[in-house]
Amino acid sequence: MEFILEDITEDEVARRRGVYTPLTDSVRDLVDAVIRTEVGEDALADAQRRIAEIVADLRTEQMDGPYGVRHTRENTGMAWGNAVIGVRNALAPPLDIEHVPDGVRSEFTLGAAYEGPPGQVHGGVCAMLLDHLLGNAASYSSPCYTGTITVRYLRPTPLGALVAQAWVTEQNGRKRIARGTISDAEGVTCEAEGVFIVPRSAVDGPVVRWSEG
Ligand SMILES: CC(C)(COP(=O)(O)OP(=O)(O)OC[C@H]1O[C@@H](n2cnc3c(N)ncnc32)[C@H](O)[C@@H]1OP(=O)(O)O)[C@@H](O)C(=O)NCCC(=O)NCCSC(=O)Cc1ccccc1
Repeated sequence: MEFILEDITEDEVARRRGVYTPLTDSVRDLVDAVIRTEVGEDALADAQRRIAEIVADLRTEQMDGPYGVRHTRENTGMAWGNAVIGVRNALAPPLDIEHVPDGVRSEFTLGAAYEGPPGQVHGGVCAMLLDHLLGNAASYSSPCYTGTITVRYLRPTPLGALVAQAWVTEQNGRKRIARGTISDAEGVTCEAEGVFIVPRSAVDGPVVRWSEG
């Protein structure tokens, strides 16, 4: 697990977050608009041309690989490419994760981009979000990897407003057991249990606040 130290102040983190968040939000909005648009083919071709121009502009200066997992000297996490919480990742819902007394919790909304069965959340998306939440709960003192996760789908998860929570039930050396749920207004739709392991290489890793992406 290689974390990158981004040697910047907390004010600079906030400033960059303020710059990237609206851009990512617009791209996320674009994804939803493309799924749901009913404009004519000429308008679609024109939109494609304009989007390709924007992509070409952004590609004029790119980092070599992925964003990586960065942190500041104050141990603020900057997992900004992360698939679940990434500030710069329009594929991320994104989840804003709150630390609560017994674990972590997040309220979020999933729209058309996360559909599997009609009007319902894709099962793999539920598994991904639970994996992240459980992993976040388990990484309270050192960063963990998922070893094994089991998801039980109790009933379909509707697209829309949802809440997820996760907590640790056991700890033994480098191994933690975490559980969690996703719920809609009617109650729990799916639940997960996983084994999370602090890899030997990360035992001395940074204790970072990753919740804000
Ligand atoms: C690190 C590890 C999982 C384990 O390696 P090592 O450290 O060498 O393990 P070692 O052999 O020393 O055993 C120690 C103890 O652990 C047990 N145990 C071992 N393996 C498993 C198992 N699979 N399942 C269950 N248990 C297992 C083993 O029996 C032993 O138990 P014992 O002490 O006898 O009771 C390695 O296989 C790996 O890198 N896998 C890929 C992980 C990966 O890519 N995950 C996805 C990315 S993370 C993500 O996306 C989510 C996220 C988001 C946010 C935050 C956090 C997470």
